Amino acid sequence: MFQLIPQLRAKSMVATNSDMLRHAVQKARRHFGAVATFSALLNALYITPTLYMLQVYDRVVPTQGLQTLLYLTLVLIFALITLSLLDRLRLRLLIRAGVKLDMIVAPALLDATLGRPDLPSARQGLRDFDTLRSTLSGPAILGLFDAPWVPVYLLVCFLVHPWIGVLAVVGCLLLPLVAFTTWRATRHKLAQAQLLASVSYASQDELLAAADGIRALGMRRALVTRQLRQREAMIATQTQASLAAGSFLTLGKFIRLALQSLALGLGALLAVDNLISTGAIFASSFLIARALQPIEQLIATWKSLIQARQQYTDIRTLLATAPAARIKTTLPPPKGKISVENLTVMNEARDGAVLQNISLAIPAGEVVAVVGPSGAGKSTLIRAIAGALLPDRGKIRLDDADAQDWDPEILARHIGYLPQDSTLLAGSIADNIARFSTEWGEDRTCLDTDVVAAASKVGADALIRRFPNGYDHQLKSGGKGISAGQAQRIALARAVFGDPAILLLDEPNAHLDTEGDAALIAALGALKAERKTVLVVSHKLGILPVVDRILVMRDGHMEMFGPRDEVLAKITPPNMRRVPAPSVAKAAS
Ligand SMILES: Nc1ncnc2c1ncn2[C@@H]1O[C@H](COP(=O)(O)OP(=O)(O)OP(=O)(O)O)[C@@H](O)[C@H]1O
Repeated sequence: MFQLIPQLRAKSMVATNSDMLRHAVQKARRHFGAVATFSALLNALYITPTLYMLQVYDRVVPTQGLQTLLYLTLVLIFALITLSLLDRLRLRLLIRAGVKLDMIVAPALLDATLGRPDLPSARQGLRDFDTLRSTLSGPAILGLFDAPWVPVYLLVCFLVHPWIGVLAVVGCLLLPLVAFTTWRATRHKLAQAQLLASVSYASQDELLAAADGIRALGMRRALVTRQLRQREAMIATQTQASLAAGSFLTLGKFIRLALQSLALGLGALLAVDNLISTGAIFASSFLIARALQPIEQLIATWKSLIQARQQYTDIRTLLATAPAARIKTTLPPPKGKISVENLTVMNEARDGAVLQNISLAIPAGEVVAVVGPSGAGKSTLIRAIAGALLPDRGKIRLDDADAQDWDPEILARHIGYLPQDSTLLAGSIADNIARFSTEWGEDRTCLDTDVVAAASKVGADALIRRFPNGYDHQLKSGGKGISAGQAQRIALARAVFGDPAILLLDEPNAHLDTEGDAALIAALGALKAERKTVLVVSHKLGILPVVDRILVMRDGHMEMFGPRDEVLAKITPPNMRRVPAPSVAKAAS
């Protein structure tokens, strides 16, 4: 059976709270500290070519000292090699810091993302984190480490000559000013374009997923037209933003080129007046370029840095939504008694209840049919008991213990849940039935035995063997590549995998043929004989012979709950009692 429960427990204890990200950044602090030190050394070394140039023009050329040139060149080459090595080391350290961040944050973040898929930030969670990680561990952050050296270079410019210093300061002020004006002029348009783009891409994804149906329904041209209209608005906004940004971009380029040339011109002017040496003319241009370099880098990457700040906040908020891990005492496997106490689930708008004050008790080993018209709340009740959604009020108890007092991963192993839409995933049929337990390093041979046993129990073994490669048949993304009925039978095998005490089956026969229906009824009979507790939502009457009780739902309320024959007598009109009703749902409505 399940050997993996202790592992599940250990792994599920990963702390998932808002401090996780800060903690991870602190853990990577040693790396960032080393990067800062290397940046200091690098910036000191960047001045070597300037010093070399000064020496060449002011010492070597006038004296024709070839030996001095040789020594100077050797020193320069040594300095440049050291510089390259340090630069490489600095990048490697940043990459390592990124890996460290990932190792600490990714498990908690994935956990939080799957825990709260309803939050918009959850959809973006890992993507945001990856962008944040590459910003923190890539060239974008280097501008920040080099920035403190701008004043040092400005000081050196002033030392060469005050006017060279003034020119450098003018450059350092003008370039950020242009960048700021560009941001002011384009930010609204860019944000609007980004929003329109995400809407357009989301609707494109939706169309792609439903492409077959769209073609068959003759909606292709209409939807292409709708898609083009959305794109038109997005492109128009992007164009306006790009045109505005373009003019500032040209201005920025002009300023940079002008500064470099003016530095040479100013240097020459000063050299003519013998205020600086010939070498200092070229050195000034180099120094100004070097002083401006971190500023230019920050301008090029500041958007990613600001975005990274926002992503940092969003990720912390998302992590905070996941309850801090609490070590929960592992209770013995439940025997199957289910008690629902005043269960209330609100609708999305939170102005009404999908389930209202449901209270019922199901003794262990009973099979309960959940019936009622569409939208009555049957699936919602099953989902709440399965732990797929958290109730707004009320409790669900399993063998008297509050379901919340269980570690959800461990509890899930004692519950076999078959959702309405099967929910199979990309992977082999065996992987799906085994709930991907191999990912936990579970012994494959033991699992295979359990997988085949589960499929045999629900009568799906022969069906699975007929697939190419049998149990190893690979399903595509979303479990696609097999029929809805086949998917439902595999999902039923997954529900009984591991021999859970409780089975929650949401319309397990919705897509079944006669053979599948018979297999399901036989499986329910076997589960009943094994004293499993089974809740089965169904619109079909075929399951009634194995049912002990019937729960009738209507408009989120529990309309009736009792022994099968008593409830059937109440919900079946007198003139139909001897004739099989077309469906339980209709009889109930
Ligand atoms: N994903 C969802 N988002 C928003 N509302 C939902 C969602 N799923 C269900 N609902 C609402 O919750 C209520 C109960 O739905 P539920 O699926 O539980 O009904 P049901 O009795 O299982 O219906 P059916 O027999 O058609 O499956 C309905 O009013 C429905 O509109």
